[in-house]
Amino acid sequence: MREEVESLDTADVAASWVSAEVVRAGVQERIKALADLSHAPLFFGRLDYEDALAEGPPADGSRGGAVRQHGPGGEAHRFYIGRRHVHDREGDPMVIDWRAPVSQPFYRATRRDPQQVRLRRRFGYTHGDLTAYEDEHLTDTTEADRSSALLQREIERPRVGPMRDIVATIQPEQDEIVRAAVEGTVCVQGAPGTGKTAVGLHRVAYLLYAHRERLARTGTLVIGPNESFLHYIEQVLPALGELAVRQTTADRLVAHFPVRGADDAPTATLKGDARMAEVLRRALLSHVTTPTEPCVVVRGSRRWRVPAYELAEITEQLRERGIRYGAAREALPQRIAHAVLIRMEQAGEAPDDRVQDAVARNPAVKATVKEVWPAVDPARLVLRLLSDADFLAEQAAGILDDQEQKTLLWARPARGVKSAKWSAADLVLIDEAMDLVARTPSLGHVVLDEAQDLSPMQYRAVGRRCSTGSATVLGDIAQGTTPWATGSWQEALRHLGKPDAAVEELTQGFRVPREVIAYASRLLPAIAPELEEATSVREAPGDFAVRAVPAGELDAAVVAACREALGREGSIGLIAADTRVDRLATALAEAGMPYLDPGRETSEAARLTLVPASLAKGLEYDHVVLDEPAAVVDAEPDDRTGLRRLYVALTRAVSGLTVVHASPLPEALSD
Ligand SMILES: Nc1ncnc2c1ncn2[C@@H]1O[C@H](COP(=O)(O)OP(=O)(O)OP(=O)(O)O)[C@@H](O)[C@H]1O
Repeated sequence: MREEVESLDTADVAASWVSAEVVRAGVQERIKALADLSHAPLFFGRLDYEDALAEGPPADGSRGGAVRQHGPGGEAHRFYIGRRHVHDREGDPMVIDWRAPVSQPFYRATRRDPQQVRLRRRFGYTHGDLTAYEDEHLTDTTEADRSSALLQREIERPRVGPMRDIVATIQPEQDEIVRAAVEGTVCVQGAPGTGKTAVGLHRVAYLLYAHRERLARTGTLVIGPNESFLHYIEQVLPALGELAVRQTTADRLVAHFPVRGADDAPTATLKGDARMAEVLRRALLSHVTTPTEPCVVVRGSRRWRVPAYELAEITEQLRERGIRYGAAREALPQRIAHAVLIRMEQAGEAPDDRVQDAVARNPAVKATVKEVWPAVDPARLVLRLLSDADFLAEQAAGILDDQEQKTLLWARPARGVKSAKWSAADLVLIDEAMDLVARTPSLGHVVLDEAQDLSPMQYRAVGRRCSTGSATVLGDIAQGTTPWATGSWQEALRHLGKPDAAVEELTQGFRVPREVIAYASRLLPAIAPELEEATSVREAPGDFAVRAVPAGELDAAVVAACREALGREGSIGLIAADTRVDRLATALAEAGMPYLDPGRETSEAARLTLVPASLAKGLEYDHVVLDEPAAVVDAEPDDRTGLRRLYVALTRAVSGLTVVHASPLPEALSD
């Protein structure tokens, strides 16, 4: 198919140079999307529908339908399922895209509800060669249910390199989220390793397939916790043929200025509080004044006077309409001009639209607008709130108490927006102020991963980027490691502007071995008492060891544990408190053990990554060596956050975990 696209002659298809370029760019994109994936086989499944299906499976109105009449080998009811749609030279489909409606039963059909599927076949590959298959005769009542050995093999395989797609083994409860309707926002709570990230990425791929035109116009975005994480997941969507999905972090989303300052936890928490939105709104509207002077427009020999009371009425109407500050500011001169035009008509003139535009641009009208509804720079507004105690007191009265106002004020007021030492939380405030002035354009769909860590103001920032679209919100309350981490999804969704979103839960763990998840879950009563322990679908027991060593021997013991782990297959993550990373880096270097930073891709040749605990979220390694849990806990501003950070670190392991400690373990983990 790629060759077919490559051979397309685009020379004469377009009328103009511009449209020819557009067609050419489209063809290039398609060639890239069809690029061969050395490790990804063309198909991974087959469905044989019951004969009755010659009439076609349930009406779906999309591409799946065409295939039924022209199946390979002339069989109308057999479908091979793969990552891409593939057709033969005659244009007859050979492999159906996993996202087509006709592929859905591959993921959802059961013996109880076979969905007209007679046979489901899964194919297994080893290094690209077809080496196994597995059949389920869904309508055969005598056949016993068996768990899939191929699924098991996929889950248990050693991990190296970036995250991979899971199209061949998406589970029914995951598939329901992946294929949920585009109009609705879905929120997924799930314990570590339940596939939230995987589901979110496959959902965008699905939505792009099902609503390609709409989403190509409006755009899609994936938001992750940090750059290492984005690097880890960046190949999943291209592998599924989707190249146009932008990926970013919540911080980068609002990076209107460089971050050069930092807030302590209470200040950042307060700046992230949703009440700040009201303070900002008030502060902005405080610039609107009630006119006291008339507006006098001179045109030729005539003077037209709009009295102050009428200007006040116009201003009040605009205020009440609740439109953006900037939009109202643009509407005001037209409204004043309209008032002038009415007077002209009353005087027997017949002004047209051009006259209204000219009046709106009249210096007297401009001067009135400047006075009554002045232009406001959003960053300057935030700067003033954080620097000017009187202004803040006025705008925050009844919203923030005196102590909170003191917390917000900079010790040393900044001189200008360029030189100000903006913190990450300040930029979110600026983003809010920008939206109050001019509406932020909405995308079609946003996937927000590790959402539990966002502040209410950050949820608002994400929410305005999907205000007319929808979102997939993924997270785990137990992994919230910011002091402002959300306590409830309902609350988070309210701040996001999607209060009616459904909250789904994923409970089957695909990553962490049973013994390790049980150990980590001992922290749950302290960090998220309302959550249940996750299950593990991994059958392999995993290696798990906790080693206590004398203080002077900690570094050496950690290095030894890494060396041991390197004796096995797969990637190794040495996770340590950020404060311990430099020391361990030196110890590894002295031991002659090369290591990578998180975000750099592991490979067979470089399998060890030294991971600061603050960057471990969302990542996974075959074997994790966890250095000094007490230091991980102590690095955080409070105990709960510390224990949550530890929970994240403990749950990165796919097949083995070695905890090495010299200081006592947190109570819940000591026997
Ligand atoms: N249906 C599946 N089949 C095979 N592997 C799966 C499936 N679902 C998830 N996985 C694998 O399980 C691992 C964990 O998935 P993922 O990172 O999406 O979980 P998560 O819930 O986002 O975890 P965390 O909360 O720790 O970030 C990944 O390696 C993923 O590929």
